[in-house]
Amino acid sequence: MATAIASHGSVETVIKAVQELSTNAACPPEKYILKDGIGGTDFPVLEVPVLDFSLLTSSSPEGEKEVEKLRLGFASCGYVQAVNHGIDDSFLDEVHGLTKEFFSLPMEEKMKCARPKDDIDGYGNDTVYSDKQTIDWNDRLYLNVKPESLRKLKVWPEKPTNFKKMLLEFTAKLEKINEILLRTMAKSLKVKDEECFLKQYGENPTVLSRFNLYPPCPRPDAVLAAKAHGDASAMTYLLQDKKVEGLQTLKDGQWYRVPIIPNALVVNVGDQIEIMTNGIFKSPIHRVVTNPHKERTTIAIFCTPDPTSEVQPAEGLIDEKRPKLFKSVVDYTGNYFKSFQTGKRPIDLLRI
Ligand SMILES: O=C(O)CCC(=O)C(=O)O
Ligand SMILES: [Fe+2]
Repeated sequence: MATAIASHGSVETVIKAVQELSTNAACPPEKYILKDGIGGTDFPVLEVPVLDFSLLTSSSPEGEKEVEKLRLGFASCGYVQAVNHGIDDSFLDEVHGLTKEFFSLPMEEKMKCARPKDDIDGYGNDTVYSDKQTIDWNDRLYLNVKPESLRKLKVWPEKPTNFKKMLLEFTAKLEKINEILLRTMAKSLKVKDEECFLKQYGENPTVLSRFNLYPPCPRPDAVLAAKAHGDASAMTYLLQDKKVEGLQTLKDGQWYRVPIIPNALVVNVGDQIEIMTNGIFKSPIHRVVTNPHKERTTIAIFCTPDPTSEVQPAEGLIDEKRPKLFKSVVDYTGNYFKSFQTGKRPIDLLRI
């Protein structure tokens, strides 16, 4: 029987691929079920600003309007949806297609990419840190792409044939978008040094990709596809499934659905931008709900500073009215998973 292995510290568990559970189980095993359920059924749709990316670098009034939209989105809910971002629809269709093809391969083939024990890269599911942990209804393929020294090529898929090429092309395109956004974010906050966030990315920023499969789940009322979390990244780029919704975000104590705009990039601030902006841009708490009938696939790309780089609130965003809110930190991502599993938000540990 194909399985994905998860092990950490004293806990070692063998988890079956959710894809297999989904086809075989009428009821999910206990460890997937949240005792208090997911807190409702009818969640409102969040009004996420739709950003015309092509106008961001223009000094025209239309351009300025978009810059302001970006500021409002990131400061209010932590999200924008970018359209006209310059990545062709046909290429995004290929990204979706190859992702679906990978997850449709026979289990034996996918297991060639299985995540080794105590590693993040590879095909698998939730890492189990404790017996009490509720597990996510999700199979995923994690691949570090940048810097090259962090690539674990052993778990990069040989099939489908174009997968690796697509991954390199997709992440290179997103890196360019990320650079423009980081400059625009500084501009939107009227910081003198528009490179201030980019500089904190350091010499060797990291790019991590995560291909998600969320199979149908018979208990959408009590099983989450991804538990509530804030991203450890600086910035996250998500290509949502074009047909099946699932992403929800918390705003003022209420869960909202993040709507689908086919081929838009859902962009959210991660914890490290919340730190760099001294709390002005919010790293949203979000989660993914399950669907009883339909499978969902998404692709998330996390852009993060060099792990040796010091991340801290930018000088231009600290003053008497707004004192420094966070301590500086090195390798936030490296320490993130440990504190996340204790139930505390890692970013809260850095608050002054
Ligand atoms: O798949 C989604 O909709 C969101 C995924 C996500 O939040 C993540 O991978 O961090
Ligand atoms: Fe996330």
